[in-house]
Amino acid sequence: MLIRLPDVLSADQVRHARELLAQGPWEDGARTAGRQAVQAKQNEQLAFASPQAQALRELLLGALERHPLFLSAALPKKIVPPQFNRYTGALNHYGDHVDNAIRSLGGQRVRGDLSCTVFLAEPHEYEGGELVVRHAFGEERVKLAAGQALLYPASSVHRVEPVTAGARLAGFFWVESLVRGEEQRRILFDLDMALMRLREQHGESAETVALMGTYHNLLRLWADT
Ligand SMILES: O=C(O)CCC(=O)C(=O)O
Ligand SMILES: [Fe+2]
Repeated sequence: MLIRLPDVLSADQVRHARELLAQGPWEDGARTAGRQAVQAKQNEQLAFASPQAQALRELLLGALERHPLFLSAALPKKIVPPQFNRYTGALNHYGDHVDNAIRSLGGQRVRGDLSCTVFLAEPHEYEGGELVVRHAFGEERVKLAAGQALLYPASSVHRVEPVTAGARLAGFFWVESLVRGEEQRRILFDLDMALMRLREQHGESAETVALMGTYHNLLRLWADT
């Protein structure tokens, strides 16, 4: 399931993020790639320990915690600290790869169930740079407005097309979900969205309460806390 998340960051937050990104410091993204991905990865990343990256992480994590669609779709248990990348000049693409299944987070292991890219440059600022995600029915080519994000299964083969002019800036991170299985997550997400619309249209009723109970019972059945 590929989900577009609108309004992850406001226009003001994007402006602030861009100021931080303009300061750098940038380093070769290949430094943090796995064995297969290193051959495909041709981009730059903001130095992980820099104050700029730390401020950006706080900004993004704070926004995600308050984003109902993200919470409903990802059901996050752990979030790998977001990183920030840039594609421009000679380091301008990331070929087909899959993300690592397991990452380390302060001595703990995090299973990557979902991958997320938060676009931080406007589409008109660069040529190319589509995030292309393969799924059962083909490929999805995605280029979103600054402040919007794409959430997709970490198991999918994906790539970033060459940026032939301008610079593409993004934040990216992985999520370990409370619900490991993609099918179960999908059922919960669909139920949650349908319930929300029912409530908007008809208000609360005995039926919406009962369905909410079913939602929580399924979550109880499938969540791994
Ligand atoms: O830049 C992106 O949108 C995705 C980056 C990516 O796939 C990765 O770092 O594994
Ligand atoms: Fe990736």
